[in-house]
Amino acid sequence: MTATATRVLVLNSGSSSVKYQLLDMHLGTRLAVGLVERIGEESSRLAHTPLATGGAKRETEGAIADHEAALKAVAAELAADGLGLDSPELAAIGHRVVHGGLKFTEPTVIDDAVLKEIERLVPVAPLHNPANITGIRTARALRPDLPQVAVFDTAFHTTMPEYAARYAIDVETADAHRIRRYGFHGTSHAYVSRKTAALLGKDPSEVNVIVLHLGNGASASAVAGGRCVDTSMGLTPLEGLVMGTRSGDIDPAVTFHLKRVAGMSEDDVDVLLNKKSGLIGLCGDNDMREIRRRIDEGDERARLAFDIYIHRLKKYIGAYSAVLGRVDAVAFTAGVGENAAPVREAAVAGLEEMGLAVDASLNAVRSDEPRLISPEYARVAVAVVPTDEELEIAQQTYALVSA
Ligand SMILES: Nc1ncnc2c1ncn2[C@@H]1O[C@H](COP(=O)(O)OP(=O)(O)O)[C@@H](O)[C@H]1O
Ligand SMILES: CC(=O)OP(=O)(O)O
Ligand SMILES: [Mg+2]
Repeated sequence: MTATATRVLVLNSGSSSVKYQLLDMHLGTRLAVGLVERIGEESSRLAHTPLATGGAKRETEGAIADHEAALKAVAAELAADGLGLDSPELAAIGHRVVHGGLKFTEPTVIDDAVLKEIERLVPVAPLHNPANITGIRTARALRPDLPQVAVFDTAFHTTMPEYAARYAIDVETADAHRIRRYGFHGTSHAYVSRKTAALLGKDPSEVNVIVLHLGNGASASAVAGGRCVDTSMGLTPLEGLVMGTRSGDIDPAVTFHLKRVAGMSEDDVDVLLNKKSGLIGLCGDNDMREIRRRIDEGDERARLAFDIYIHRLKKYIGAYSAVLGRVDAVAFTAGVGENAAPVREAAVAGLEEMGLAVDASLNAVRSDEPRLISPEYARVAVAVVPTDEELEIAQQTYALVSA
């Protein structure tokens, strides 16, 4: 790394999308941000905003076949603004990696051995690790000389006590196959719990926070004094809350039943629970905006899907209140949590006895800033705290390579 290399490119590769940001860590500014959506479909879309030049957002539509093609398109967009990957100012590329197993508890410079371990974990993050791996390989091919850093979704959850991380199954079997609860979205849970403490004017060590990360994937976490003590996702990102396309918690016997009685294969069940369940399985839509629109038109299936989503969310708020004993704040984040006021209102409705309430006019405010939405009198703060996984990844990446 040269002394002038102060920029970090962050790639957050999801199953069908890539979010990215180019940041200058010395100046503390974002130079470019963007998103590639619907990778693998005819209607892929790339939206790129070159903040450094003050240029307008550029949108390109048209098929982008896979993550490799997506990253090459991103590199071309950056190059068009003189921010290409060949820049000597680039210090590192930071990658979100979803599953790090037990081995990776810290941001890690990626070498062949690290990449191999991330590949070994594909079966326990089948929607995510393959996309992360393609992102790493493509970025490496474009800039083989640059440090590539992995920041793991699982890292923040490694502080969970053994009684929260273990499933109540035979210990030898569990240990032989490394079956335990790992938890995901950790970068977001860490960032949001810290920001929530700051919003309350407290140090993270002083507060207990329930973080509700509600995106397409969704998870809850209980954070006590800055450390994660429980989270809703488990061995894989399938456990826990109702998600866009994933079932969340389910009786595991449903899977045997589907195989024995419904004649489904292992892969059929996998696809059913990961891609055809959750909101999309319940009502045919996984976008909360569309679901709310349908509810407003009196659509019963959309209503039921919403109610199931909220019921599960409430159960986790209750469970984590019990786990924490004292709750200082409940923080909503990610696409749904930051934008869907009806979800926030419904999740907290009826929990006044637990000190939880939402002020309707505060809840209706739209803003990119962290904010409280609970009334003055409420014992527990309810907050909307926009997540920024990319910023957190950039900071961790830069800290590692500039150390
Ligand atoms: N204005 C909005 N109102 C309600 N829901 C929204 C809004 N904007 C985005 N969402 C929800 O956020 C989801 C995407 O969240 P995001 O955190 O970006 O997910 P991911 O990182 O898993 O792709 C969308 O599927 C949609 O349900
Ligand atoms: C782990 C996970 O579910 O991630 P995402 O929400 O990006 O799908
Ligand atoms: Mg996400």
